Amino acid sequence: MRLSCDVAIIGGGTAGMAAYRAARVHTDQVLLIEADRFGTTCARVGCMPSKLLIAAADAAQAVRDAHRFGVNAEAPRIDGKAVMQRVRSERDRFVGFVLNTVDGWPENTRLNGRARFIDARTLEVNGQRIDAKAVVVATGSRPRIPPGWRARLGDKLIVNDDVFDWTDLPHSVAVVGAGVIGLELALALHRLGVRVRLFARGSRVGPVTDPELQALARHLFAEELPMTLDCATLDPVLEGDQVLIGGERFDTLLCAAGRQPNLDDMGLEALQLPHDADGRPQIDRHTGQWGGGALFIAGDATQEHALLHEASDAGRIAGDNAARWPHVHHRPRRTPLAVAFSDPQIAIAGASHADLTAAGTAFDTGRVSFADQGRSRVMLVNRGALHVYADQASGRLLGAEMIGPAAEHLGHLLAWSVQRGDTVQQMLDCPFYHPVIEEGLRTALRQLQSDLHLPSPPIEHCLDCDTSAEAGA
Ligand SMILES: Cc1cc2nc3c(=O)[nH]c(=O)nc-3n(C[C@H](O)[C@H](O)[C@H](O)COP(=O)(O)OP(=O)(O)OC[C@H]3O[C@@H](n4cnc5c(N)ncnc54)[C@H](O)[C@@H]3O)c2cc1C
Ligand SMILES: NC(=O)c1ccc[n+]([C@@H]2O[C@H](COP(=O)([O-])OP(=O)(O)OC[C@H]3O[C@@H](n4cnc5c(N)ncnc54)[C@H](O)[C@@H]3O)[C@@H](O)[C@H]2O)c1
Repeated sequence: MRLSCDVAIIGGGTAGMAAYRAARVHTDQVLLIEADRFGTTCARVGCMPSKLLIAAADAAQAVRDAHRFGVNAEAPRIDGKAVMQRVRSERDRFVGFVLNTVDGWPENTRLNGRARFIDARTLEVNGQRIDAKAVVVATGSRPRIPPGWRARLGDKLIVNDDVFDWTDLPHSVAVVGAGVIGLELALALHRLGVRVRLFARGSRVGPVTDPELQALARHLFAEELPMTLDCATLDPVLEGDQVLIGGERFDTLLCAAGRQPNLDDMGLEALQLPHDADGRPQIDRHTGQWGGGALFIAGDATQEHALLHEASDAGRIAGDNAARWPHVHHRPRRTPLAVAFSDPQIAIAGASHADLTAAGTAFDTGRVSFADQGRSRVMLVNRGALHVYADQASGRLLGAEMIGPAAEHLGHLLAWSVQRGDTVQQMLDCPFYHPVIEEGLRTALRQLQSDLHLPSPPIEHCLDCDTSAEAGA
């Protein structure tokens, strides 16, 4: 039997579900195909369970830090079973909401099975042919495991997915990879009393690209977390039931060495779609189109901005255009924003230092250290720094990078300003309360405004009390 539909969506994660919703506005003939379980990477093994683990770690750290305020508490006793019980039950609750949504969609619009392309508009799922007028690829990504490691380490090698099914905390974990996943999980496990060492091939820790902030990130995290950076070769081996790496033995090795797109083994090669020099799909971000035909792609599979809100936006755009095909609309994309939930947190808003440098942009940098920032000191979160970047000619804010307190919130303010096209002066004209961490941002903006050497704005006189206004000055 052959099925036919207007839009087939491959992958029922965040991007696929957003594509489904957008396509259903135009047609009922939509088919959402999921190879595994519905419930999304974000809710099952990504954003949500990792933040649950981090929340437990933050609670333990708050107890440890209490004495610095003169509040004496016993060292925290961490009940690994209870920690993991909460992580799993709250995770299941979040997954439940996603499943409720999917279950509410007509049964004949969803299909379980792995999809492969026969040609650009024909798929095969469970031996069944599906003809689609347009297809959205939203297949996500999976952890990248260095060649040979799985064979060598067997089930002693784990990935993020495995962590959130633990029923107890292990004694020791070697974490490989100092990207966002490695950093967030290593720090959380360390604070929960697990013996952790973070191993990285290079010297970079976390996503900041500004060399000064990268050096600071290395320094700040190394103060707390055992790390071995710049490992030319990492050669973990199994020794009994332990993993031996860097001369140290661990219960298990958590591989966080990046992610690879789920685009292999799908029959895509035969379609001869365009790729960039790095082998990534060459797509139009404003339409979701991959190649000139009726094929669209969204989410982690695109290998750009592997983040929840980007997957959701890109899925909506791709689903909408797939249903409108051949009438494709260009949609605006939001200003980039990325946050790492480490402690201190990390945020990158708008253009990163690396983006600006690569583009040859003439920009100035405003800086603030949080070491002596008033409210940050009050709360004993005075670690880190913020850099804001502005266009030298116009004074417009282009981007920012930071490692420091409340980065998840400051990152939003900064991304919103970049998206609105605010100048540094316009940002300084906004209210700043006292005493707040945002006053640190103001310090950086003031320094930036002064360095920009732009013509001064006209002086505003108070109409109620300034006699110079009466005099027409
Ligand atoms: C540990 C971790 C923490 C994270 N934390 C954050 C965070 O705090 N904030 C944030 O913004 N982002 C975070 N992310 C990233 C975020 O989770 C992803 O960007 C997002 O989930 C990607 O959504 P997606 O729809 O592209 O992929 P997914 O949700 O993975 O969906 C893809 C689906 O496609 C299915 N599929 C694959 N191949 C086929 C096929 N051939 N046929 C049919 N179906 C197929 C898969 O089974 C899967 O269900 C985190 C990720 C991880 C791993
Ligand atoms: N808070 C968040 O928003 C959040 C949290 C987690 C994940 N994410 C998303 O998931 C994406 C993937 O995260 P990630 O941490 O897996 O990838 P990543 O690309 O950020 O980091 C991968 C790290 O592994 C290292 N590495 C690569 N190959 C290696 C090897 N063979 N041996 C040792 N080290 C190796 C890299 O040098 C790098 O440090 C992120 O880029 C982000 O978009 C977001």
